[in-house]
Amino acid sequence: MKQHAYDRLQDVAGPVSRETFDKLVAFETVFRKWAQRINLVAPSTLQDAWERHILDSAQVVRLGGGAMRWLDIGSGGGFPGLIIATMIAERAGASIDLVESNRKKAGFLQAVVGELGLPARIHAKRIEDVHSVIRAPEVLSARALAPLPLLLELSAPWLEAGTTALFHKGRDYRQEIEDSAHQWGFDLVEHPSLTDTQGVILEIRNLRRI
Ligand SMILES: C[S@@+](CC[C@H](N)C(=O)[O-])C[C@H]1O[C@@H](n2cnc3c(N)ncnc32)[C@H](O)[C@@H]1O
Repeated sequence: MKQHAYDRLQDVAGPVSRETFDKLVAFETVFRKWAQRINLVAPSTLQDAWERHILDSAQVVRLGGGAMRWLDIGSGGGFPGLIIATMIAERAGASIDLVESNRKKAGFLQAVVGELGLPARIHAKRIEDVHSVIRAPEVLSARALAPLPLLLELSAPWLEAGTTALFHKGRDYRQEIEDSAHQWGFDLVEHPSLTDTQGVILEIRNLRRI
């Protein structure tokens, strides 16, 4: 079973060391413990958390290439931010900032960072309040945070300055792109999700206000 899970992780995320895999397994254990006490994800998705949340998150790391400075906004129970943190931990000097305004969830994120020794800083604040605090990440991620027009508004201070976005999106993503078009110009690559047949990861660069 464990070998199968390791192989599947590498199918989705590319080459991953055994140590990183073991850390992701440790993350899942801590996550499950906390998820019994506080609402970290929809309870109906808990049973399949490895595929639905951990692997779903892991796939963005490959799309980010060798980026060293990451930012994840609206991190909730750590997806994809803490999974990215776990996977970039072997890159010397790499780090990620996570922004989550819910205090209970931010408390969970901070506890996991301490317990697993992850290269992540937790900001228990609103995204709107950290625009000038978190400077020039190479890649910004967000999953299940907001429809694309609002997501672009929230991330514009970084994206307009050259950060690349990697946004998990579900089946309605084409409508969301259309809804953004009157207000925003951007370069777009649609990457089919490897864990959700109807999902995509939108890679957005060169954001500009129209
Ligand atoms: C639906 S959850 C998704 C969490 C996680 N990204 C995932 O995919 O499981 C959205 C999260 O964003 C946080 N959030 C929403 N608006 C925010 C804001 N303006 N600033 C910071 N966090 C915010 C919420 O507290 C919530 O935890």
